Amino acid sequence: MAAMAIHLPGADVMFDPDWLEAGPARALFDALRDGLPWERHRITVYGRTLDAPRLSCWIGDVAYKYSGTLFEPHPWPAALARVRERLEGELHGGFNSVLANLYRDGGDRLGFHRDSEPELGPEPLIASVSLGATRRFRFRARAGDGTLGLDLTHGSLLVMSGGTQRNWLHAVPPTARAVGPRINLTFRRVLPR
Ligand SMILES: O=C(O)CCC(=O)C(=O)O
Ligand SMILES: [Fe+2]
Repeated sequence: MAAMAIHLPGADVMFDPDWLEAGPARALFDALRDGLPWERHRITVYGRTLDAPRLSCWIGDVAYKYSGTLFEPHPWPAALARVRERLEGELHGGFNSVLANLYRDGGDRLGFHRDSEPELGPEPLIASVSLGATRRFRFRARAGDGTLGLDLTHGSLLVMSGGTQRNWLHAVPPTARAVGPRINLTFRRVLPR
């Protein structure tokens, strides 16, 4: 299947289910699962500081403030530097950071949010690569009652740009289905403060 536009008003979203072939995607999943220094980030949601219900690792050239916590970046592993180069060539944008998330099972999740930190600029280009178990990604309009679900499969690429973060929230809800681990990589460009 080829890349397709996902039609959401006020958003710019592209999905390519076959961005990475299954074998290389599996090798990348294994290398990251075993090689990244996974951490349980502390996040602040509605004024309460909690352990995030997933593991994460912030990699990049610059520090980044996310959900009230400042993250010092880890260096780029070779495998991720190669993915970054390919994305930059195909999407004509620069990425200096990637947030890796590990959803260990169906209980691990990410609540509705926007990637709208000022350091990302007004219309950020965010490239999201998914590896491992398929999880359902949900969009919800900030105004009105629009929603959309999208299954993010092994090796897929989701690209959000334009007004997507301004007009839509997104989440990875928990699932009661028995699912294996999933890794998601969101490549971003963090501007200097
Ligand atoms: O896991 C995903 O697909 C989404 C990750 C995400 O939205 C984020 O890291 O901000
Ligand atoms: Fe996000």
